[in-house]
Amino acid sequence: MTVILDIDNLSKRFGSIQAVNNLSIKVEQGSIYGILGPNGSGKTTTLGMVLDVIRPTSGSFTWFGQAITRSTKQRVGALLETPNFYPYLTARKNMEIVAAIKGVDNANINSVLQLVGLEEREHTTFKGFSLGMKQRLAIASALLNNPEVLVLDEPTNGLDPEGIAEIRELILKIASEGKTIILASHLLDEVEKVCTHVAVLQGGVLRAEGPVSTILSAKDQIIISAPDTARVLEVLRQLPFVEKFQPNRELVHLTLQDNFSSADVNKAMFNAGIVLAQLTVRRKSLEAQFLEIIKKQH
Ligand SMILES: Nc1ncnc2c1ncn2[C@@H]1O[C@H](COP(=O)(O)OP(=O)(O)OP(=O)(O)O)[C@@H](O)[C@H]1O
Repeated sequence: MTVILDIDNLSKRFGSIQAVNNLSIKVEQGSIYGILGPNGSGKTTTLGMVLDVIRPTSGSFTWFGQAITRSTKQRVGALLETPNFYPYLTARKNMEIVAAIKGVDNANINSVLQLVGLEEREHTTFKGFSLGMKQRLAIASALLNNPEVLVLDEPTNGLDPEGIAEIRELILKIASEGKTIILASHLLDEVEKVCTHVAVLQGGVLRAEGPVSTILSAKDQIIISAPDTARVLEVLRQLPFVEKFQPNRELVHLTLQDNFSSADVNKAMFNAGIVLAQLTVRRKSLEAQFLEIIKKQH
Protein backbone atom coordinates (compact mmCIF):
# COMPACT_ATOMS: atom_id res chain seq x y z
CA MET A 1 0.00 0.00 0.00
CA THR A 2 1.22 3.49 -0.84
CA VAL A 3 1.59 5.81 2.13
CA ILE A 4 0.22 9.26 1.31
CA LEU A 5 0.94 11.01 4.59
CA ASP A 6 3.64 9.79 6.94
CA ILE A 7 3.76 11.59 10.29
CA ASP A 8 6.85 10.84 12.35
CA ASN A 9 7.09 11.86 16.01
CA LEU A 10 5.36 15.16 15.45
CA SER A 11 4.96 17.46 18.46
CA LYS A 12 3.62 20.94 19.04
CA ARG A 13 3.86 22.94 22.21
CA PHE A 14 2.06 26.24 22.76
CA GLY A 15 3.79 27.70 25.84
CA SER A 16 2.97 25.27 28.63
CA ILE A 17 0.40 23.32 26.56
CA GLN A 18 1.61 20.20 24.79
CA ALA A 19 -1.02 20.23 22.04
CA VAL A 20 0.46 17.28 20.12
CA ASN A 21 2.87 14.85 21.68
CA ASN A 22 5.14 12.59 19.58
CA LEU A 23 2.48 11.64 17.11
CA SER A 24 3.32 9.00 14.48
CA ILE A 25 0.74 7.81 11.98
CA LYS A 26 0.66 6.67 8.37
CA VAL A 27 -2.26 7.36 6.06
CA GLU A 28 -2.58 4.95 3.18
CA GLN A 29 -3.78 5.84 -0.29
CA GLY A 30 -7.51 5.39 -0.76
CA SER A 31 -8.33 5.34 2.93
CA ILE A 32 -10.77 7.58 4.76
CA TYR A 33 -8.67 8.33 7.79
CA GLY A 34 -10.39 9.69 10.88
CA ILE A 35 -8.57 11.59 13.60
CA LEU A 36 -10.90 11.13 16.52
CA GLY A 37 -10.65 12.84 19.88
CA PRO A 38 -12.47 15.08 22.32
CA ASN A 39 -12.21 18.87 22.15
CA GLY A 40 -8.68 20.06 22.72
CA SER A 41 -7.07 16.70 21.92
CA GLY A 42 -4.84 18.17 19.21
CA LYS A 43 -6.72 17.30 16.03
CA THR A 44 -6.75 20.79 14.50
CA THR A 45 -3.15 21.40 15.52
CA THR A 46 -2.12 18.15 13.81
CA LEU A 47 -3.94 19.11 10.61
CA GLY A 48 -2.49 22.63 10.81
CA MET A 49 1.04 21.23 11.02
CA VAL A 50 0.69 18.83 8.09
CA LEU A 51 -0.91 21.61 6.03
CA ASP A 52 2.04 23.87 6.79
CA VAL A 53 0.10 26.56 8.64
CA ILE A 54 1.44 25.65 12.12
CA ARG A 55 5.13 25.10 12.63
CA PRO A 56 5.89 21.87 14.53
CA THR A 57 8.01 22.07 17.68
CA SER A 58 9.68 18.81 16.68
CA GLY A 59 9.20 15.80 14.46
CA SER A 60 8.52 15.59 10.76
CA PHE A 61 6.07 14.46 8.12
CA THR A 62 6.03 13.73 4.42
CA TRP A 63 3.30 13.88 1.79
CA PHE A 64 3.69 11.38 -1.06
CA GLY A 65 7.13 10.52 0.34
CA GLN A 66 8.36 14.12 0.05
CA ALA A 67 8.77 17.13 2.30
CA ILE A 68 5.98 19.66 1.85
CA THR A 69 6.53 22.01 -1.08
CA ARG A 70 4.37 24.16 -3.29
CA SER A 71 3.85 21.27 -5.64
CA THR A 72 2.97 18.71 -2.94
CA LYS A 73 0.54 21.26 -1.46
CA GLN A 74 -1.29 21.41 -4.76
CA ARG A 75 -2.03 17.72 -4.45
CA VAL A 76 -3.83 18.27 -1.13
CA GLY A 77 -7.19 20.03 -0.86
CA ALA A 78 -8.05 21.24 2.62
CA LEU A 79 -10.90 22.72 4.53
CA LEU A 80 -9.81 23.77 8.00
CA GLU A 81 -12.60 26.25 8.48
CA THR A 82 -15.50 27.44 6.34
CA PRO A 83 -13.93 29.78 3.80
CA ASN A 84 -15.14 33.32 3.43
CA PHE A 85 -17.21 33.33 0.32
CA TYR A 86 -18.74 36.55 -0.90
CA PRO A 87 -22.32 36.55 0.46
CA TYR A 88 -23.87 38.56 -2.37
CA LEU A 89 -22.22 36.62 -5.19
CA THR A 90 -23.62 33.42 -6.64
CA ALA A 91 -22.12 30.01 -6.02
CA ARG A 92 -20.69 30.01 -9.54
CA LYS A 93 -19.17 33.48 -9.21
CA ASN A 94 -17.58 32.51 -5.90
CA MET A 95 -16.16 29.39 -7.54
CA GLU A 96 -14.77 31.49 -10.39
CA ILE A 97 -12.93 33.64 -7.85
CA VAL A 98 -11.47 30.54 -6.14
CA ALA A 99 -10.52 29.11 -9.55
CA ALA A 100 -8.70 32.33 -10.42
CA ILE A 101 -6.84 32.32 -7.08
CA LYS A 102 -5.86 28.67 -7.52
CA GLY A 103 -4.99 29.20 -11.17
CA VAL A 104 -7.29 26.47 -12.39
CA ASP A 105 -9.58 26.40 -15.40
CA ASN A 106 -13.22 27.48 -15.00
CA ALA A 107 -14.11 24.26 -16.80
CA ASN A 108 -13.62 22.39 -13.51
CA ILE A 109 -16.41 24.36 -11.84
CA ASN A 110 -19.23 22.39 -13.42
CA SER A 111 -17.87 19.04 -12.36
CA VAL A 112 -17.26 20.03 -8.73
CA LEU A 113 -20.66 21.70 -8.41
CA GLN A 114 -22.22 18.57 -9.81
CA LEU A 115 -20.24 16.36 -7.45
CA VAL A 116 -21.47 18.25 -4.38
CA GLY A 117 -25.03 18.43 -5.73
CA LEU A 118 -25.17 22.20 -6.22
CA GLU A 119 -25.23 22.43 -10.02
CA GLU A 120 -28.90 23.46 -9.96
CA ARG A 121 -28.18 26.16 -7.39
CA GLU A 122 -25.18 27.71 -9.10
CA HIS A 123 -27.02 31.01 -9.58
CA THR A 124 -28.13 31.28 -5.95
CA THR A 125 -26.21 33.80 -3.87
CA PHE A 126 -24.06 32.36 -1.10
CA LYS A 127 -26.10 34.10 1.60
CA GLY A 128 -29.19 32.25 0.39
CA PHE A 129 -27.57 28.89 1.07
CA SER A 130 -28.34 26.66 4.04
CA LEU A 131 -25.39 25.81 6.29
CA GLY A 132 -25.18 22.37 4.68
CA MET A 133 -25.07 23.89 1.20
CA LYS A 134 -22.38 26.35 2.32
CA GLN A 135 -20.31 23.44 3.57
CA ARG A 136 -20.80 21.54 0.32
CA LEU A 137 -19.73 24.62 -1.64
CA ALA A 138 -16.64 24.82 0.55
CA ILE A 139 -15.84 21.20 -0.24
CA ALA A 140 -16.36 21.97 -3.94
CA SER A 141 -13.84 24.80 -3.70
CA ALA A 142 -11.29 22.50 -2.01
CA LEU A 143 -11.73 20.07 -4.90
CA LEU A 144 -11.42 22.63 -7.70
CA ASN A 145 -7.85 21.79 -8.60
CA ASN A 146 -8.57 18.06 -8.45
CA PRO A 147 -6.33 17.20 -5.47
CA GLU A 148 -5.50 13.58 -4.63
CA VAL A 149 -6.20 14.12 -0.95
CA LEU A 150 -8.96 16.00 0.83
CA VAL A 151 -8.43 17.15 4.44
CA LEU A 152 -11.50 18.15 6.45
CA ASP A 153 -11.73 19.46 10.02
CA GLU A 154 -15.05 18.67 11.74
CA PRO A 155 -16.94 18.68 8.42
CA THR A 156 -20.42 18.30 9.91
CA ASN A 157 -20.11 20.78 12.80
CA GLY A 158 -23.24 22.83 13.27
CA LEU A 159 -25.29 21.00 10.62
CA ASP A 160 -28.77 19.56 11.08
CA PRO A 161 -29.26 15.79 10.69
CA GLU A 162 -30.10 16.11 6.99
CA GLY A 163 -27.03 18.25 6.34
CA ILE A 164 -24.90 15.78 8.29
CA ALA A 165 -26.18 12.85 6.22
CA GLU A 166 -25.50 14.76 2.98
CA ILE A 167 -21.92 15.55 3.94
CA ARG A 168 -21.28 11.96 5.00
CA GLU A 169 -22.62 10.66 1.70
CA LEU A 170 -20.54 13.22 -0.15
CA ILE A 171 -17.38 12.11 1.66
CA LEU A 172 -18.05 8.49 0.69
CA LYS A 173 -18.72 9.56 -2.91
CA ILE A 174 -15.47 11.54 -3.12
CA ALA A 175 -13.55 8.59 -1.65
CA SER A 176 -15.18 6.24 -4.17
CA GLU A 177 -13.62 8.37 -6.90
CA GLY A 178 -10.22 7.34 -5.61
CA LYS A 179 -9.31 10.28 -3.37
CA THR A 180 -7.76 9.80 0.04
CA ILE A 181 -9.64 11.61 2.79
CA ILE A 182 -8.37 12.71 6.17
CA LEU A 183 -10.94 14.06 8.56
CA ALA A 184 -10.83 15.24 12.14
CA SER A 185 -13.90 14.68 14.27
CA HIS A 186 -14.96 14.52 17.89
CA LEU A 187 -17.91 12.35 16.88
CA LEU A 188 -17.34 8.65 17.30
CA ASP A 189 -20.46 7.92 15.31
CA GLU A 190 -19.20 9.96 12.37
CA VAL A 191 -15.85 8.18 12.27
CA GLU A 192 -17.49 4.80 12.64
CA LYS A 193 -19.93 5.49 9.79
CA VAL A 194 -17.55 7.10 7.34
CA CYS A 195 -13.93 6.15 8.00
CA THR A 196 -11.88 3.10 7.10
CA HIS A 197 -9.07 3.91 9.55
CA VAL A 198 -8.91 5.83 12.79
CA ALA A 199 -6.37 7.40 15.12
CA VAL A 200 -7.71 8.16 18.60
CA LEU A 201 -6.09 11.23 20.16
CA GLN A 202 -6.34 12.37 23.73
CA GLY A 203 -4.38 15.25 25.21
CA GLY A 204 -2.22 15.27 22.09
CA VAL A 205 -1.24 11.63 22.56
CA LEU A 206 -2.13 8.80 20.19
CA ARG A 207 -4.22 6.31 22.18
CA ALA A 208 -5.11 3.80 19.48
CA GLU A 209 -4.73 3.48 15.74
CA GLY A 210 -5.80 1.09 13.00
CA PRO A 211 -8.70 -0.03 10.84
CA VAL A 212 -12.04 1.15 12.24
CA SER A 213 -13.23 -2.46 12.21
CA THR A 214 -10.59 -3.48 14.73
CA ILE A 215 -10.20 -0.33 16.82
CA LEU A 216 -13.87 0.47 17.24
CA SER A 217 -15.33 -2.97 16.72
CA ALA A 218 -17.76 -3.79 19.45
CA LYS A 219 -16.92 -6.97 21.24
CA ASP A 220 -19.86 -8.85 22.62
CA GLN A 221 -20.05 -9.09 26.33
CA ILE A 222 -21.56 -12.30 27.64
CA ILE A 223 -23.26 -12.39 30.99
CA ILE A 224 -23.88 -15.71 32.69
CA SER A 225 -25.05 -16.96 36.04
CA ALA A 226 -25.50 -20.33 37.72
CA PRO A 227 -26.36 -21.35 41.29
CA ASP A 228 -22.71 -22.11 42.06
CA THR A 229 -20.68 -19.07 40.93
CA ALA A 230 -17.43 -20.43 42.33
CA ARG A 231 -17.75 -23.50 40.15
CA VAL A 232 -18.53 -21.33 37.09
CA LEU A 233 -15.37 -19.32 37.70
CA GLU A 234 -13.37 -22.52 38.04
CA VAL A 235 -14.58 -23.75 34.63
CA LEU A 236 -14.01 -20.34 33.01
CA ARG A 237 -10.40 -20.41 34.18
CA GLN A 238 -9.92 -23.61 32.16
CA LEU A 239 -11.49 -22.40 28.94
CA PRO A 240 -8.82 -21.26 26.47
CA PHE A 241 -11.24 -19.20 24.35
CA VAL A 242 -12.35 -16.99 27.25
CA GLU A 243 -10.49 -13.72 26.94
CA LYS A 244 -11.53 -12.07 30.20
CA PHE A 245 -14.05 -12.70 32.91
CA GLN A 246 -15.21 -10.68 35.84
CA PRO A 247 -17.60 -11.79 38.58
CA ASN A 248 -20.19 -9.18 39.51
CA ARG A 249 -22.36 -10.35 42.44
CA GLU A 250 -24.17 -13.46 41.24
CA LEU A 251 -23.37 -12.68 37.57
CA VAL A 252 -20.19 -13.23 35.61
CA HIS A 253 -19.28 -10.94 32.69
CA LEU A 254 -16.98 -12.34 30.05
CA THR A 255 -15.57 -11.68 26.59
CA LEU A 256 -14.41 -14.33 24.16
CA GLN A 257 -11.67 -14.61 21.61
CA ASP A 258 -12.71 -14.01 18.00
CA ASN A 259 -14.75 -16.75 16.32
CA PHE A 260 -16.24 -18.03 19.59
CA SER A 261 -19.79 -17.41 20.70
CA SER A 262 -22.06 -17.71 23.70
CA ALA A 263 -23.03 -21.18 22.43
CA ASP A 264 -19.46 -22.35 23.08
CA VAL A 265 -19.71 -21.12 26.66
CA ASN A 266 -23.04 -22.80 27.13
CA LYS A 267 -21.71 -26.09 25.77
CA ALA A 268 -18.56 -25.98 27.91
CA MET A 269 -20.60 -25.28 31.04
CA PHE A 270 -23.03 -28.05 30.23
CA ASN A 271 -20.15 -30.49 29.67
CA ALA A 272 -18.83 -29.53 33.10
CA GLY A 273 -22.22 -30.36 34.62
CA ILE A 274 -23.34 -26.74 35.06
CA VAL A 275 -26.75 -25.64 33.87
CA LEU A 276 -26.71 -21.89 33.40
CA ALA A 277 -29.56 -19.93 34.94
CA GLN A 278 -28.82 -16.99 32.68
CA LEU A 279 -26.92 -16.41 29.48
CA THR A 280 -27.23 -13.05 27.75
CA VAL A 281 -25.17 -11.33 25.09
CA ARG A 282 -24.75 -7.61 25.32
CA ARG A 283 -23.29 -5.71 22.42
CA LYS A 284 -20.97 -3.14 23.87
CA SER A 285 -21.68 0.31 22.54
CA LEU A 286 -18.99 1.99 20.49
CA GLU A 287 -19.25 4.96 22.78
CA ALA A 288 -18.29 2.75 25.72
CA GLN A 289 -15.41 1.32 23.72
CA PHE A 290 -14.13 4.80 22.85
CA LEU A 291 -14.29 5.88 26.49
CA GLU A 292 -12.42 2.73 27.42
CA ILE A 293 -9.62 3.44 24.94
CA ILE A 294 -9.24 6.88 26.46
CA LYS A 295 -9.48 5.64 30.07
CA LYS A 296 -7.14 2.66 29.64
CA GLN A 297 -4.05 4.80 29.25
CA HIS A 298 -4.48 6.91 32.39
N1 LIG B 1 -2.64 29.03 18.97
C1 LIG B 1 -2.74 28.41 20.16
N2 LIG B 1 -2.20 28.94 21.26
C2 LIG B 1 -2.26 28.31 22.46
N3 LIG B 1 -2.85 27.12 22.65
C3 LIG B 1 -3.40 26.53 21.58
C4 LIG B 1 -3.39 27.14 20.27
N4 LIG B 1 -4.02 26.31 19.42
C5 LIG B 1 -4.43 25.24 20.14
N5 LIG B 1 -4.07 25.37 21.44
C6 LIG B 1 -4.30 24.40 22.53
O1 LIG B 1 -3.80 23.15 22.09
C7 LIG B 1 -4.66 22.09 22.49
C8 LIG B 1 -5.11 21.32 21.27
O2 LIG B 1 -5.99 22.12 20.51
P1 LIG B 1 -6.62 21.69 19.13
O3 LIG B 1 -7.43 22.84 18.61
O4 LIG B 1 -5.57 21.13 18.25
O5 LIG B 1 -7.59 20.51 19.58
P2 LIG B 1 -8.79 19.86 18.81
O6 LIG B 1 -8.72 18.41 19.11
O7 LIG B 1 -8.79 20.26 17.40
O8 LIG B 1 -10.03 20.46 19.56
P3 LIG B 1 -11.29 21.25 19.00
O9 LIG B 1 -12.17 20.21 18.41
O10 LIG B 1 -11.86 21.88 20.22
O11 LIG B 1 -10.75 22.25 18.00
C9 LIG B 1 -5.78 22.74 23.28
O12 LIG B 1 -5.46 22.67 24.65
C10 LIG B 1 -5.78 24.17 22.78
O13 LIG B 1 -6.27 25.03 23.78
